[in-house]
Amino acid sequence: SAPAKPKKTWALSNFDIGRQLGRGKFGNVYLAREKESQFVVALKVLFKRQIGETKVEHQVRREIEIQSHLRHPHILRLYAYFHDEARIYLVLEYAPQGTLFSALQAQPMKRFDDRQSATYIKALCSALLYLHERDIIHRDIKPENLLLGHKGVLKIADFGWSVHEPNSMRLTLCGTVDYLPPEMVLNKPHTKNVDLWSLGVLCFELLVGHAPFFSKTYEETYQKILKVDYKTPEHVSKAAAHLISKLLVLNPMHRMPLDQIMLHPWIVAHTQ
Ligand SMILES: Clc1ccc(CN2CCN(c3c(Br)cnc4[nH]c(-c5ccc(CN6CCOCC6)cc5)nc34)CC2)cc1
Repeated sequence: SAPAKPKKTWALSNFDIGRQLGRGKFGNVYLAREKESQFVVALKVLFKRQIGETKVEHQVRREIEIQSHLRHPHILRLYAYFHDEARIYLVLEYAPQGTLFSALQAQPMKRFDDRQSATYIKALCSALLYLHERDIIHRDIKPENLLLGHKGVLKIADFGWSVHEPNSMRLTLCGTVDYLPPEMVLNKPHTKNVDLWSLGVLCFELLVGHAPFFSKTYEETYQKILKVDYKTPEHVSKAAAHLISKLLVLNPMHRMPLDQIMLHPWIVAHTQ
């Protein structure tokens, strides 16, 4: 087999730093360009002091360990990482079309049609199949954490903790609670079937423009989640409503598995 590529050590001096792409609790993300290759990346800069004081440090390590080994068209690449005395730097793939959250807001009716929604759901399904095969679960698949690459190709970009993006209305402590499945609301151990629930929530939100259990207060949202209390508007196609009803299921074992979602009539009818 080919000799392993020697690990190049990177430093901040290898990059020209561009505009800020977003701000977070533990750091910021900048557009950056590697000087020699002119390759454009997203440089995530995390402050050690902020991380050191919280339990987030092991989360960052896990994030780096997992994401650096993943290779999939719908998962944002982590190319490299390095640190100096005050900061940790993650060299990430740059997604030129921003977040799915802002793309949804930019829609005239604040929602996508069947074709666009099914295309995103299918891409997410293939990424989740890849992750589940590797026993990786609970990717935070809400619109704020989904990015759009060249030609609008969806990329899971799991940051592992909440960020207060300028344009995301959901400024809650740990990111929106809209996507939490019942088993996590009740603090039960969660399996990879949490991703199936979140996929159902996302499918609803793409087609309707807001999350199925959206309410004024957390309490109300929790209650609705635990009762699977949601209504699908009339304008949503029967096929899409059927798929959503097979994912927003209380018992995690009874949610439609990913390989069946890929073959669902709504996905087949609206994607190439
Ligand atoms: Cl520590 C931390 C700090 C901030 C965040 C929130 N974002 C996570 C995603 N970040 C991006 C990453 Br990683 C990779 N590629 C990106 N590409 C962009 C991006 C690209 C383009 C835009 C501009 N919009 C594009 C769509 O049309 C309107 C203008 C906005 C954002 N953001 C990221 C930006 C920051 C997460 C963690």
